[in-house]
Amino acid sequence: MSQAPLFHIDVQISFGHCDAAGIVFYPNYFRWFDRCFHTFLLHRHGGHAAVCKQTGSRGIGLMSADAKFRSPGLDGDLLTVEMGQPVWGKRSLTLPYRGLVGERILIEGEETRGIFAEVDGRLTAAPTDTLRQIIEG
Ligand SMILES: CC(C)(COP(=O)(O)OP(=O)(O)OC[C@H]1O[C@@H](n2cnc3c(N)ncnc32)[C@H](O)[C@@H]1OP(=O)(O)O)[C@@H](O)C(=O)NCCC(=O)NCCSC(=O)c1ccc(O)cc1
Repeated sequence: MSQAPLFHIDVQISFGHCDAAGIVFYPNYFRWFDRCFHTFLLHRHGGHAAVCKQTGSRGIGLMSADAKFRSPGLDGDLLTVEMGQPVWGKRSLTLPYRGLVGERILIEGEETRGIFAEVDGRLTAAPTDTLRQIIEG
């Protein structure tokens, strides 16, 4: 993430987040990316439901999720999940994420999302212009 993060959340890692080897079970990181995005919408833009109403969509849904695991997360670690500036496509947006404990990078990843709308009974990705205006102000 080259620029300053757009938003962040803190997660207290505990025993129940970890696998038999005592390190964070990887799907939890995707949950925390998602939580970071939804908390951003809640704190800055009235929440996911309000944004869906404004964009005429059923959800700001997921088209792709990816991660590189750099260092293990452990019970007791205080994880900061940072979300960077979106990279805008015509009908998609890609959000970069980073998870750190202090200076130690645990994970780097990204989500590609779309504005899911139903057209003629089929789910499609709608243009991102309205969401971009909402997020960039
Ligand atoms: C998303 C779709 C409706 C898009 O269909 P289409 O309208 O035909 O899209 P297109 O293929 O034309 O692509 C549109 C754009 O998206 C981009 N795109 C489409 N698919 C992908 C993938 N897989 N990766 C990256 N980018 C993609 C594509 O490159 C286009 O980009 P632009 O250049 O910005 O225009 C369809 O692919 C689909 O139904 N996919 C399945 C979606 C799904 O099941 N997701 C998981 C469930 S949602 C979910 O889990 C969730 C989690 C967390 C949340 O907070 C919300 C929801």
